[in-house]
Amino acid sequence: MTTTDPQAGTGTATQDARAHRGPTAERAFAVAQVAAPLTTALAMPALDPQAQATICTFLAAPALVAAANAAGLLPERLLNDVPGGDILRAHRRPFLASALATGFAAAACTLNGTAGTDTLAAGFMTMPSTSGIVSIAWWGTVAYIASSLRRVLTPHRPTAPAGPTPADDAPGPDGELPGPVTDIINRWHTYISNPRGTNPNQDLILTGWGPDAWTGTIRATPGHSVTVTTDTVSGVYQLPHAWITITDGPYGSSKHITVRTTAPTTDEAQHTGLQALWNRRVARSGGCMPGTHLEEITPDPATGGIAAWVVADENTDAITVPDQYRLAGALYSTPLLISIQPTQNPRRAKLRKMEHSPLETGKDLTDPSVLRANKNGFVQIGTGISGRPARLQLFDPKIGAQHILVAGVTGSGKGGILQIIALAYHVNHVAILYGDPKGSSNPDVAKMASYAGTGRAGAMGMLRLAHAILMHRIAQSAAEDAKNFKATPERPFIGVVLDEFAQLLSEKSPDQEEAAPIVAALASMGRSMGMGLVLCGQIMNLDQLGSDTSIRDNVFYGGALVLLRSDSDQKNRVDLPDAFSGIDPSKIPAFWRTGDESLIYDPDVPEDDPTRTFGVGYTVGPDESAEMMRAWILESAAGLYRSDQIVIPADFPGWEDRETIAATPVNTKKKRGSKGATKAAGAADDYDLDGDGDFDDEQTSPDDNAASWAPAPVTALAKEPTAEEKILLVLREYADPIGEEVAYTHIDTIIASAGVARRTVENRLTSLVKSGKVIRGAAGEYGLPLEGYATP
Ligand SMILES: Nc1ncnc2c1ncn2[C@@H]1O[C@H](COP(=O)(O)OP(=O)(O)OP(=O)(O)O)[C@@H](O)[C@H]1O
Repeated sequence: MTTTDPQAGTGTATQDARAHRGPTAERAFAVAQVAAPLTTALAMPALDPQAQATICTFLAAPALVAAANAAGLLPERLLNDVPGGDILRAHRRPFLASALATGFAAAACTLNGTAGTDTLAAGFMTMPSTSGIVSIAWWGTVAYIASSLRRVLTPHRPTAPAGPTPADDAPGPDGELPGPVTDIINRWHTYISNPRGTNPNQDLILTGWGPDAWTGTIRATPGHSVTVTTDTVSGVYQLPHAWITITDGPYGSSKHITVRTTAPTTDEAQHTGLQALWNRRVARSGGCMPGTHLEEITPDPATGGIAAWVVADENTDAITVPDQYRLAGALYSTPLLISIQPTQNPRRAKLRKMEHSPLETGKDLTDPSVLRANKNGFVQIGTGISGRPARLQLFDPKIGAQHILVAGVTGSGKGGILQIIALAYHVNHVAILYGDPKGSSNPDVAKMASYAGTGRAGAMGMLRLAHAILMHRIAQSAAEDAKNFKATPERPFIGVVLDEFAQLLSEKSPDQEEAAPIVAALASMGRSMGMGLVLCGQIMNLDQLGSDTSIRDNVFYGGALVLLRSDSDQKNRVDLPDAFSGIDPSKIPAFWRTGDESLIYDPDVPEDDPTRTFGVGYTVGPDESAEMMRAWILESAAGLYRSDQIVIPADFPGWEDRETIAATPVNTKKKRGSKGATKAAGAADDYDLDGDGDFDDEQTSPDDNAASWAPAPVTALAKEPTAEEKILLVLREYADPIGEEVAYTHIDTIIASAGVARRTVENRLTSLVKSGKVIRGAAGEYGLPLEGYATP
């Protein structure tokens, strides 16, 4: 069946007489509509009364259907589903007219016999007369039916091949189909859907037609799949392959088709080319993203290429992001020029097919103020492919410092990222503690740090100092009953930056026993104490991370991950958010090489020296989506930081003794029977980290921690005294120094000395007198009771 769909039509065809079921069936129906009134008028008088009554009864059914159809009472769904429903829809008016004329003939001839036939057939000759008017009306109706259906009744003449649609082919006011539409429909039927066509019974419902394109729905018989291919359509309509797009339809046995009939502009050619390539190579079953299609294909100024939404088809639940390498191959591109980025919406992902990657040259960091954090502690460490800032959160005003894990193979640019993070700390007045077991990897970071320990021993010393500060802050916050960490100039956020963490944390490191519990404590408790941990290393393997899942999980889940070029297993080592799916950091090549390599080596062609991809990777915070980015290009931070503005953690009373603290090992003896490596969170509890020799639930010998640094007893920071405390202070000031008699002070003096509002002083004095802490003297005078004085 081939038809136009009046509901969905976007073209210019009108509604009537537009159905083009297989021409034979429709023509037969049209002939029946014209013939029915004539045959009834001729045949009825010859029948006996019983036969006439039977025929009249049978005629009631089509009459009812015709009336309901003309009144629009038949549901669209029914018309879509019943065989010939599309013909009924298109023949609404002629079918009703035919039913009326037939019914009238049946009634006239049944009642009047041959006279009735004569009246209808020849009554117009007796004009002027009633029978003449009746006859003219009846013949007029028959003529209207024939005229409405004349296009269906006249045999089809082949039309010119499909091509650009001339403007004067728009449908006529009587609903006639324009030539190209008829041609589309007839060709489909002749070569594709008819029983001897390429795809029998796979009918076309034309939903839109215009001068440049037509659209439709291909419907197979229920339960069967549509198998019409773009190749078939291209051959039948003699149009280039790339102009035809077939995508999944609203249900199993249907597909959408869009066919361009004129050559696309260069941009459009690129877009339709991508669309066609997508459908042919990527969305096909067995392709790397089956059950998807592209929407909103648009030029992408940042890359000179195209961006589009990848959208899941009706029958696809969610988009599964494929291996970028495979996708690049399917789209005849290279991995560096293809980007696919999942979004929070499981049915949509962003696709970029680039002409050039904006990451290839990167962006220079010349002004350190771009690293200033926004009010939520986010800083831009580079730029994504789309031009979007690649961001990291250094600290959160509500929940404290944020941890960061930087992972990548050697030369991937970890050191560069670390330098940018350190500069961001500096710009945002965060104190830096820097440990570099390799020694002098990043001289500028060492210079920005308030404390830098290089070499393995130096880095270990930095961790001990960080641990001491952490312990102090924990004790301080307990004494102050503080809930959230609030940074102040005296008590700043601290960034604890440890490069090449495996040197201290791997199972093979002689320092692991001491370093791992410290890092675990910083990972689990540092956030709320304003201490962010930045760990930088080559792989996120557990054995490289202190064999303690709490380090990896707290650092990653409590903050963010910067994943640079790495081995492909990196992404499996931590449970990355869905936004990260499909990303394979091992597919970031070491060099930019986007052109084709030559098969035969030509010594005369100078080597095209590749440039490195350092700093290219993904930043993923817990709720950000992973877009390929490149860190700022910053070979050296020299000149961008101020040596006179290095922030130190001034709240730490042991700062002057930092070298001694750094040289004093921390007692990290494990709990007896503890299996630190298997504890997922709060692993610091497994160690005697506060150095008091107490494992919370176990008593150990005080000798165990003889050499450890332990926080000094903490006094709460001075707080503004309350009104009551101020009043008592004043009274104490005026009290008898030898305490022999009660010294009374007038309320005016108390108010002036305490600096508290009169009303508050009066209220507080009343309650102080009630509680016996103050005694009332003569009018308006108050004093402190003598020691041993008992209030009533
Ligand atoms: N953001 C950057 N801007 C400019 N140059 C960079 C940047 N990142 C890295 N580089 C260059 O790439 C080189 C290698 O980078 P880097 O030392 O940071 O790699 P790495 O991953 O730390 O390697 P390794 O693990 O061996 O220390 C650097 O010496 C520097 O020249």
